[in-house]
Amino acid sequence: MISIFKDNVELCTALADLFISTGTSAIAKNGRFIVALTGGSSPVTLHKILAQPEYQSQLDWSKVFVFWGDERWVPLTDEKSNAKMAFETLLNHVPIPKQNIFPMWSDDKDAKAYAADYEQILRGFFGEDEANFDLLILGMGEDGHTASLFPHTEVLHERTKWVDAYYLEPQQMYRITLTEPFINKAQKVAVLVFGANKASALHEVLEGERNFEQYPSQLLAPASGKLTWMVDEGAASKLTDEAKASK
Ligand SMILES: O=C1O[C@H](COP(=O)(O)O)[C@@H](O)[C@H](O)[C@H]1O
Repeated sequence: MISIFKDNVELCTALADLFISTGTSAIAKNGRFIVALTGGSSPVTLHKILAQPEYQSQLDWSKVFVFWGDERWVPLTDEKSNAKMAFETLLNHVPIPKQNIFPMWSDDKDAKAYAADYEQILRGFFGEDEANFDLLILGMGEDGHTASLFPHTEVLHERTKWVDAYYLEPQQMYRITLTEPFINKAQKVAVLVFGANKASALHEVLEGERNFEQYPSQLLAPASGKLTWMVDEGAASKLTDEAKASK
């Protein structure tokens, strides 16, 4: 399903509403809301909306558990850290217990070793064959990557691990990421895409020929969950009317 919004604020307001409604239902049903955040610059507005008193007061944050879809392997104090951004824009402003937050970072392990640890943490939360996150928020880069599933990387073919880490040569850094099989077990996946700079990639991902090596976001296809592309008019500008109408 594709939902198109006038601009980033309208889009992030709708996603904040989805966050609150999904969280409220999950807490009523299971006693907890398990969510994965995305990184990059796209979620900043979403986080700031959720941190506003009228939004944050709608959720029992003691029952919210926060994970990430991916991370740049840098300390939590580094400006490039997805978790640092989330703490500064959201998590430091809401009454969530620190033990409910699971950044993808360890001060004393390397990325590969911590990927295995992170997978064990997730296995503690989710049964082997059951659906996972109540809500998994993802972004998409201009090159069509999502999470840290970058074009032409080995991790695109990972079938067994839930979490993996690898050295991303062009960025000269390790990346840690949820893998495609695990991502596609989420109950709800919302992909947040805004800006005309992403219009070509979005068109290729949604309407181009199948080529996930080039456009890894084509791998997004939850087995039984719901996938919603939440995009602004700029990002949607190269989509056909048919694609725009897809529900
Ligand atoms: O490096 C990353 O980039 C993507 C897209 O980021 P954006 O700045 O274009 O929003 C993001 O989804 C991912 O989490 C992040 O690690």
